[in-house]
Amino acid sequence: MLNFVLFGPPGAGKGTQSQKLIDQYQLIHISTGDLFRAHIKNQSPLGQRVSELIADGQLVPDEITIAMLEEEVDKNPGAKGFIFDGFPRTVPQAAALDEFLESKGSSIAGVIALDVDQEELTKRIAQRQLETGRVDDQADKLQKRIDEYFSKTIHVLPYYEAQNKLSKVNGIGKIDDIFAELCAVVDKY
Ligand SMILES: Nc1ncnc2c1ncn2[C@@H]1O[C@H](COP(=O)(O)OP(=O)(O)O)[C@@H](O)[C@H]1O
Repeated sequence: MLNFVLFGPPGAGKGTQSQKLIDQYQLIHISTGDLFRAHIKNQSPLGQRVSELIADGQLVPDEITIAMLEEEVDKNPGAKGFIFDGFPRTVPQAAALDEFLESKGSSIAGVIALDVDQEELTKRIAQRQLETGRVDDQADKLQKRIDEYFSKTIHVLPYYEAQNKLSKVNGIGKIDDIFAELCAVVDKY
C-alpha cells in the first residue's frame, strides 16, 4: 500500500488537494473531519458524542478518533493506499497510526505539509463560512482550532521529520500549481 498523510492547518486546502490526488493515483481519501460531520448529520451515537466538541473548535479525544479511523481503513481491504487528511492531529494519533499500519504489514510512505500563513488561512475560512455556514468556521471557534493546531498538531511534524518522511509544499497559489507540486512529491515514491 502507498499511504500518505496530507498535513496542514485549518484552511490549508487539504480537502481540495486530497480529491485531486485520489483521482490521479486511485487512492482512498479518509478525512476525519468529513467522517465526524457525516456522523453528526446522521445523529449516530458517535455524532452525538462529538458534536459539541467540534462545534466549539476543540479536538475530539484521541481514543475516539483513532477507533473511527481504524474502522474506516478496515472498510477498504483492497485499497492501493490511502490519503489521510486531518489525521493524525496529535503525536499519540501518529504513533497509533504507525502501529496500526505495521500490524497490516504497511506504513506511511510520506507526509506532505501544505504551508499557508495565518493571514491567508483566516481569509479563506471566512469565505468558507459564508459559503457553507460551518459553525466551527465562525471567528471565535476558528481561533480555537488554530490554537489547537499550534499547541497539539504542530508536534506531529517533528515526529515524521525524525522518520525522514516529511515534505513541505507551498499551499498558496493556483490550485493546479499546488497540485503539480504535490504530484512531484508523490511520484518520488
Ligand atoms: N484527527 C482528529 N483528532 C481530533 N479531532 C479531529 C480530528 N480530525 C477532525 N477532528 C475534529 O473535526 C473538526 C473539523 O475537522 P476538519 O474538517 O479536518 O477541519 P479543518 O478544516 O480545520 O482542517 C476539528 O476541528 C476537530 O474538532
